[in-house]
Amino acid sequence: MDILQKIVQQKSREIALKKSLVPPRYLEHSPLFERQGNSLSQALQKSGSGIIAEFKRRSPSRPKINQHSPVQEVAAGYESAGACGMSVLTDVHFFGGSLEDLLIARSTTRFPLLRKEFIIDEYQILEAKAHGADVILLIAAILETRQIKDFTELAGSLGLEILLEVHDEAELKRAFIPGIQMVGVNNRNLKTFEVSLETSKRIAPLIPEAVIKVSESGISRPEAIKDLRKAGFRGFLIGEHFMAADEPGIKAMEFIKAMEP
Ligand SMILES: O=P(O)(O)OC[C@@H](O)[C@@H](O)c1c[nH]c2ccccc12
Repeated sequence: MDILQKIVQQKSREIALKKSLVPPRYLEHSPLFERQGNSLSQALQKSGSGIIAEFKRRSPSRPKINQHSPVQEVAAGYESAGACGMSVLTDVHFFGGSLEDLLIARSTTRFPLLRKEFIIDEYQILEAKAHGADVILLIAAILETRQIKDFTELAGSLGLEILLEVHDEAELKRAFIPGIQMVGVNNRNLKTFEVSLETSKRIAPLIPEAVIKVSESGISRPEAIKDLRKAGFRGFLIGEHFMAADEPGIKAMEFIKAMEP
């Protein structure tokens, strides 16, 4: 079994348990359900830095990225650094994140927040809304086209935007449906953990013109942004390079300053 399959298996156990403890109608009582979303796709369109900075304590490929930085500090740091938005890992088991991290980031900032999660059930979309997300990630590699349609519709009805993650041409072809605002090309192969920015450049021309292109993972040099912009990307998702620093917010600020306007 590869890592993605393991994660999905663990996820479906968690969801079954949570559903029995907290029925979906309780989630709808969250005051954040009434909150109007803050659009990430619009923030990326208005040019700006294009940076989506991620809060990530660890990952299956890196067991210790950052164990010390409090989420409220990092969130405030990313926002004042000029990031367009923030991605918050909410997976507990493999990434050491939580929905509480998302809630705390929401209470600290106003900029768009992405719930970074392995979404396989509508329940998780309600959770995302209830904890202050503006965007959800849908990973093509773990979803059927039918599910992507249903999830996109539900998200839309809640005012949540979609970032659809693909790794290759076949996934893009099968998974892209109208109504999706952003497509993210993951430069990291989630099966082998290998990273190559060439993946983004190869897939960019196949993404429909009207859709915002995001390049995800393995970005650590401001010059890489220049290249990716030329290839048509407007969003750049960066995790480890910021989080591995003592103060991720300051690292992000230095990075954004070093980027060409
Ligand atoms: O830390 P990096 O290499 O800058 O990557 C960030 C982000 O792209 C990565 O964490 C990610 C991309 N897609 C995912 C799906 C699930 C978990 C994590 C991810």
